[in-house]
Amino acid sequence: MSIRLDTIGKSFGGFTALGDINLEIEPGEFLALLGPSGSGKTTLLRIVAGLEFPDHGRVFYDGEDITDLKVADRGVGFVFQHYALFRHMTVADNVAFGLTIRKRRDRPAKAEIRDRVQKLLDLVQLGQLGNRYPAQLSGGQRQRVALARALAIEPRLLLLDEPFGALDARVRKDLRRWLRELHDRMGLTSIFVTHDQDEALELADRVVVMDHGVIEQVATPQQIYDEPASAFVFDFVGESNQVPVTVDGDRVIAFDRLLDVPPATLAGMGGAARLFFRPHDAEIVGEGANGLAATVTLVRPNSGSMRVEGKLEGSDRLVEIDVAQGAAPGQGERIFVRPTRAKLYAGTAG
Ligand SMILES: Nc1ncnc2c1ncn2[C@@H]1O[C@H](COP(=O)(O)OP(=O)(O)OP(=O)(O)O)[C@@H](O)[C@H]1O
Repeated sequence: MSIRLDTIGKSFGGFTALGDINLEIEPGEFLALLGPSGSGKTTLLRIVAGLEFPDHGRVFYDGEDITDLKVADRGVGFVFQHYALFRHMTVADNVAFGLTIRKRRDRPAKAEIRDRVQKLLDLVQLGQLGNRYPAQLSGGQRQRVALARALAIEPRLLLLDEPFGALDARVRKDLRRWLRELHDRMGLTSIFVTHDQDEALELADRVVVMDHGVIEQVATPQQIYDEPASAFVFDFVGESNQVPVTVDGDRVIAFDRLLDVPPATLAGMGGAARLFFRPHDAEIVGEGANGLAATVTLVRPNSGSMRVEGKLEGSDRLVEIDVAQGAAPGQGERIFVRPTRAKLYAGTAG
């Protein structure tokens, strides 16, 4: 199923939760909505589901305008953190629910429902717990039941709001991988909300980065990481250093020192700007070269290399870079850091 959102807006009281959102989702895509708390991710997902209605704009499923269609008529599976299980029903009955309420004509036979429920429970590793009630499960187990329940109706569109939020890191990773496989195998189109960037970058075909109710960037995980469209995205996704600079022609000045940056970084920039670079996109250069001067405050191992933290001269800012093991400077040493790959964004920090 393909989805198209056309200038979707939503306010609560005087507060704009979503600006004009335009977004197209391809059939079979696994899309992540990523952003800080309050950025509008859940509101957008609820509008796609039909649990919330936009003030303006339209929602299309496979080219058909379904904006005014109620959630029950949309045939989507969803797992929302606060969408509770039915407390008076067993786990198996919860999973079967979407099938048992179907009209007789469309309803599978009892034995088939039982079979399908058992398969789904096995899939979410709760095969033995079908007879329990939700109150007798852990939060993580409940979340998996919710996932099984969403999948029981064999939806073409699966919507997930922080589906693994309640799980511990290990289970969360396993379930993630499993969900991705399931998505591919079942030919689903899936949208999930997360504020966990690792989850978004690992799982999704494309990531939508949101802030303050607007989309900052829509791109593949690789593009989001390597080509952040804005300072916000650079800062929010992955580790980064941020240095206020002044650009004067082809010269970049940081804290009264000239700084060499890769020439492509400059691209028409002038005046006050913010320079961003990742810790692994920098090198230590000699004093004669144009680097950022810093005093090393900490050196520690960091997955195969050494992480060097330094305080920038003329500022309280820290800079973090990764260097090869054996090449790390000592604590208290004065070093000069030059980015090998960087991005400049106009203006000063807000
Ligand atoms: N029913 C509502 N009434 C009033 N304000 C709301 C309502 N629902 C959402 N909001 C506000 O809209 C903004 C966006 O909320 P939303 O839940 O979409 O954000 P989010 O990105 O999903 O955040 P989180 O990661 O914390 O869940 C927030 O400021 C929130 O307080």
